[in-house]
Amino acid sequence: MVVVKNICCIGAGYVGGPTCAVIAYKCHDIKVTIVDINPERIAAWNSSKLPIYEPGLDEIVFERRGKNLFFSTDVDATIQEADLIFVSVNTPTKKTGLGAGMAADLAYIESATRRIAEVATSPKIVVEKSTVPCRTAQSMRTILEANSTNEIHFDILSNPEFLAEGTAIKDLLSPDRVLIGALQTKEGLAAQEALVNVYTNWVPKERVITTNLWSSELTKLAANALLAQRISSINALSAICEATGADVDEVAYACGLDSRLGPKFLKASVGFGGSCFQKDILNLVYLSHQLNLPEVADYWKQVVTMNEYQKKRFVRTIISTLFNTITNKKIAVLGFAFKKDTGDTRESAAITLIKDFIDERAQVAIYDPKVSSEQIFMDLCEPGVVDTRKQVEKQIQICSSAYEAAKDADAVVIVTEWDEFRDDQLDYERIYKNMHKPAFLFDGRLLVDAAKLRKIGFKVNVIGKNELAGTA
Ligand SMILES: NC(=O)c1ccc[n+]([C@@H]2O[C@H](COP(=O)([O-])OP(=O)(O)OC[C@H]3O[C@@H](n4cnc5c(N)ncnc54)[C@H](O)[C@@H]3O)[C@@H](O)[C@H]2O)c1
Ligand SMILES: O=c1ccn([C@@H]2O[C@H](COP(=O)(O)OP(=O)(O)O[C@H]3O[C@H](CO)[C@@H](O)[C@H](O)[C@H]3O)[C@@H](O)[C@H]2O)c(=O)[nH]1
Repeated sequence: MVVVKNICCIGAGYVGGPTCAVIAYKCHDIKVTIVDINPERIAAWNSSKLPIYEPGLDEIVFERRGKNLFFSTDVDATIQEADLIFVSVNTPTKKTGLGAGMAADLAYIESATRRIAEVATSPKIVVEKSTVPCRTAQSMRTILEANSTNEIHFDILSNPEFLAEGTAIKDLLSPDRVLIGALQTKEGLAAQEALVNVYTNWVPKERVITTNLWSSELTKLAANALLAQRISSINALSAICEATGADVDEVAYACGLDSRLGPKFLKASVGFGGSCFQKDILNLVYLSHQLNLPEVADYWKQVVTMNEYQKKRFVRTIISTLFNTITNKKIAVLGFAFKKDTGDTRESAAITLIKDFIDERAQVAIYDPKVSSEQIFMDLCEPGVVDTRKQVEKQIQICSSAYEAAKDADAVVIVTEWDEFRDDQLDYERIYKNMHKPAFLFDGRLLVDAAKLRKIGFKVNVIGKNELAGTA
């Protein structure tokens, strides 16, 4: 039986960092080293201000760091020492070349795999942690076998990660399931068992699922596509609600009580964001095209199309409500992260919305409790032949509170569902008093009690609810 004693994780990002920190926290007899080619990121992991914000992460890292949890830029030495290696590098959508805008860019996976092949001096279990297209393990195997000079045996496992940002530690400590795919050979099954034994240090055995490699790879894309599909479905219904007087929260609640549907992931919104949903669906669309399944590709593509529509629809509502122009008007945007409890802004709906506000020549005041000014400028500017930074700076003000953002604003737009924007936490009377009148509030997260805010004087518009909802 193979017993894992030394783990290397290549990629110290949103997945590699928390995932392997939790392994170190739960398995004190395993040495876990997380490596990255980005020295600033590693320095931050070794400092008192970790590079990512995730509730509960600091406590876990600070407890195990320097004991059995290490962060390093010495990729080669860490690979050599390890008996199991997680490959947890980024797999963004390709920007250029074949499959641009759809396919996953596997360059980082390939370079990490080549590095393992070049420097390994003993057998390794190599684990795909990154989200990858179906059959990537085959390419990794080919690279490992062709480039290994020492005739070393490599086993490849697929162990996709299902954590959601903002709840990563909770998800990792108590996962719905852990999925481990392996080649159905004697060696493959032994490697699979070794990784099962790592997880069962804290995850109940019945929640550790073992499958073949290809099922495991596809399950990750499938799970994200199904989750995103639910959001696009409820968002499509939110448009019907606004047009009819139905209330999307009531519809979602009543549908969710059907035990076949369940209540989760039916919250209408300004559109899903995050680094995964869009990328992974496009990946599935590309895979379907490659497999000559155009109808399947079109089916999944519609989930992304609906998401884009939802964001544009929200912008159109804002402009038309503000008397068809927002030029020189001040719009206060509450929230910039793609969801609450994270500082991550990748594919955040806020970026699309604010870029549209800038194009309409509005003045935009932004407040987010966890996103830095520099990150906001990086997301909104497009460096290139014509650097847009100067223009963006003229139209954007980054604020240190919701009150500052809303001062003298014509409209407040809630984009991220941070708890501090709830109507029992934020003093909306104070906000109202300091705004231009009429004072508009657009709720892209169904976060506030519209009736309560209307009583204060706000003109409120909530996604999936029109003002006359429920009336004859
Ligand atoms: N973010 C999430 O919530 C989440 C959840 C589940 C799965 N995933 C998947 O996990 C993977 C990683 O996502 P992430 O959000 O952690 O990405 P990330 O960009 O935060 O982190 C990836 C890290 O890998 C490093 N890296 C790239 N190539 C390297 C190499 N050759 N050697 C060493 N380091 C290298 C980068 O410098 C970066 O720090 C992706 O495939 C993603 O789809 C992400
Ligand atoms: O009912 C809902 C639920 C979510 N969202 C939005 O959907 C996006 C994604 O949210 P969530 O799935 O909670 O966060 P992620 O961190 O993107 O996690 C998803 O993507 C990860 C990366 O693949 C997977 O590991 C997770 O299982 C999967 O939930 C965010 O913008 C949310 O605001 C809604 O609009 N309505």
